[in-house]
Amino acid sequence: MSETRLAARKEVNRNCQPSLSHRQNVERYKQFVLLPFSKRKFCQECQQLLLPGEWGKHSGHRVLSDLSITHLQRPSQLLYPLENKKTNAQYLFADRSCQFLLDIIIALGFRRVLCVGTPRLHELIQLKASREQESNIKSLLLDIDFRYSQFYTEEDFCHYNMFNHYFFGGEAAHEICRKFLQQDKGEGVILVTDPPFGGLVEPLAFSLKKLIATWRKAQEEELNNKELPIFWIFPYFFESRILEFFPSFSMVDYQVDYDNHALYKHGKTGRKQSPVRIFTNISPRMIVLPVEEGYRFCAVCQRYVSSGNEHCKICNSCTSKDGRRWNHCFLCKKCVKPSWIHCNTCNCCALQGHACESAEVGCFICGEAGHKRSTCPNRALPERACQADRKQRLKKKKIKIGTIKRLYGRHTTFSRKKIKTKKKKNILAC
Ligand SMILES: C[S@@+](CC[C@H](N)C(=O)[O-])C[C@H]1O[C@@H](n2cnc3c(N)ncnc32)[C@H](O)[C@@H]1O
Ligand SMILES: [Zn+2]
Ligand SMILES: [Zn+2]
Ligand SMILES: [Zn+2]
Ligand SMILES: [Zn+2]
Ligand SMILES: [Zn+2]
Repeated sequence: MSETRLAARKEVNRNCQPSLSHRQNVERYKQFVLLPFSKRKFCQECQQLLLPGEWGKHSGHRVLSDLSITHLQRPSQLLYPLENKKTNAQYLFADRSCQFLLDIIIALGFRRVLCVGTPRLHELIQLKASREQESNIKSLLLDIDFRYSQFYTEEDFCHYNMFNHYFFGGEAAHEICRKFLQQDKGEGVILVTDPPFGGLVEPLAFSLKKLIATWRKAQEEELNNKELPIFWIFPYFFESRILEFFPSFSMVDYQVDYDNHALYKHGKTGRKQSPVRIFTNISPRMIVLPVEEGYRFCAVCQRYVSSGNEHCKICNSCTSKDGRRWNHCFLCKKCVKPSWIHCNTCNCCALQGHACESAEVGCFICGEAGHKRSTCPNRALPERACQADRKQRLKKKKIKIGTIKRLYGRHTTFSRKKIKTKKKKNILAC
């Protein structure tokens, strides 16, 4: 890269830095909690706690007043979820799912939880610790959303990028995480992560492996074959990909629900559709799922499964991934989704009405048979149109997110890659 480009990039990065450091935010918080209720204000537009001297600058903004201690202890309810659209990465656990996670963590005897991209779980643990004297559970949040630095000290929150294992707070922040993982020779700690679903599995696995390596350093030699217990919350269709990187993991049938997601939400139609599951290296029989929600224990599989997940005698396993009852196909020699039928042309089971593999499919661009999109003679035209359209969309988006970026840094927003339409159709529609 040329000197000029490097300098320009540095300048852009400088302009995108958060206006206040974590330390400054912590100092502000200390002043803020000393204020009487009537003077505790939060600017919803700037997503910032306001000290009295700053009220003037935010006049005309939507400001929340009389902030109680409960507001401050539940920042995930105070802050709005970033980019709450299709590209939104910030989906917050519904209370029941969050409480379920915490209950299971406590039941399994963990005392420390490293929350990687799980602010709501972190918040619930902190709340429990502050309310119950006998509670001995601690948590540390690693998240890219710097707004949380207004509510948590450096001991409780590290500004972190889970796609490249980067601590924005440098060596000091890294050290806090190291200490947290290595305390008590690494005993009693669990890592819980709920990354943006559009994120690639490989970089996430890379970061998890770095965190595992940090934890492992605290282990005495004879414990070296032990694994850091992990809950990785992710859609079920990533199972094979996750298992590629973590062969000791298995998928738990529990359906994780979210507050701010139309489909992954508890409700008449939403509940059943959540494709989000827990992947873990903890023995599945230890993870007791709520019977009152229909989960039951399969003695053969030695794990809790959803009510619709019937044990297939031929596969000798509870085969359903999505909670519905799957059917065994004798030709494919495996269980398949109820909406699939065996297709003699494709020689496998597929969605009813699918386009058979061997059928003549025209080019996606011009529709003519005999060639594909990649070799289409008309390719250049629509691609340019696409690029222009993309630039337009990016421009619009930049204007919209500009304010938040200026306040909290360029990494505050993140995109959530669209789940491939094909996959989406299979999972959500069939
Ligand atoms: C799907 S949400 C999970 C939130 C979780 N369900 C909760 O309620 O606590 C993804 C979380 O990861 C965070 N995140 C997104 N991109 C990240 C990145 N590159 N590094 C670290 N955290 C990230 C978001 O800020 C958000 O808190
Ligand atoms: Zn404001
Ligand atoms: Zn079974
Ligand atoms: Zn079967
Ligand atoms: Zn079949
Ligand atoms: Zn077919």
